Amino acid sequence: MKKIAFIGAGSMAEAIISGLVTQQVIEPENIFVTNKSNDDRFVYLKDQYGVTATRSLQLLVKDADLVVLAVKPKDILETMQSIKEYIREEMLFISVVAGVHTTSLEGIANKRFSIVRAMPNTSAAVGKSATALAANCHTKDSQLQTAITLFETVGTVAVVEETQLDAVTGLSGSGPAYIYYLVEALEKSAEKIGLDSETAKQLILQTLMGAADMLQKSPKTPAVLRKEVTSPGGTTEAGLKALQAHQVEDAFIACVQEATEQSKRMGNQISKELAKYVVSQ
Ligand SMILES: NC(=O)C1=CN([C@@H]2O[C@H](COP(=O)(O)OP(=O)(O)OC[C@H]3O[C@@H](n4cnc5c(N)ncnc54)[C@H](O)[C@@H]3O)[C@@H](O)[C@H]2O)C=CC1
Ligand SMILES: O=C(O)[C@@H]1CCC=N1
Repeated sequence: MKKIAFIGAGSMAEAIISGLVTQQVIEPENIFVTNKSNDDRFVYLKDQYGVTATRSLQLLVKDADLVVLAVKPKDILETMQSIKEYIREEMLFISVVAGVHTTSLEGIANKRFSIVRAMPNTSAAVGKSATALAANCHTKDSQLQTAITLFETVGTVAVVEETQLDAVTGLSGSGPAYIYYLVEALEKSAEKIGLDSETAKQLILQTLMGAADMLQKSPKTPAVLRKEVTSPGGTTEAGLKALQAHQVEDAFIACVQEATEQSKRMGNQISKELAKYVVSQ
């Protein structure tokens, strides 16, 4: 990979850039980034990662082997219109934009081209993203393989059908936020039971990492691992009963379903707004 162009320089772009730089996949100066108007962000990204920041779209996309689109869904029309003339057939185009279908991207650009939609999560910043990829029908196997290789530098990769990306978004795209929410709740509970915050933070983090490691390394299911912690009549049983009384399992199921539905709603809304943009050739 000789040159990667990022359109959008927000938290998702930074998470991927951070992973690429840390893993030394590409020389940092060959990572080009652009954003809408925030100059401070340019200075920060240059200082922090050594990337090349520019507002010249021609300089950004010219000779790029790979373009990563990382703007918010609401900015998709303006962004695609501004770059469509630079999209070349041999280029690999990756969109991390939640809910925006590949047909919508082709429609705005008024051309057919290879697009891989990616749904990573912000843990890409520490090389631990759970990423799902879906390729459109114009994508060559070798291009999908390039996308897989790229995202494997920042975590694990699953290849899915484009129709499954809403579910992926609801589960693992948004997933880190659910875990942070859980940790915030545990921190609040630690305060209530009289633990000092530094001690509590350390205990919570290690408990989380230990459980994650057990889930990864043990052949046992989560249910079996849970039962092994739960002595009859003991403390865990009492705690879990409180979770059941508060229907926490149902709450998590509703959370992921609602996030998935929101991804579908956003996609349908954007598809409707962009319905007049269709490839005319
Ligand atoms: N934050 C997350 O956890 C995840 C986000 N995503 C997706 O990634 C995308 C970006 O999300 P964030 O990084 O969180 O957003 P953000 O708001 O942090 O960054 C968006 C960036 O796009 C730039 N931008 C907007 N219009 C532009 C234009 N016309 N030309 C060039 N740059 C333009 C903005 O200046 C900004 O740098 C979204 O579509 C989101 O759905 C996907 C997976 C996870
Ligand atoms: O909240 C969002 O819409 C984006 C998509 C997945 C994570 N963040």
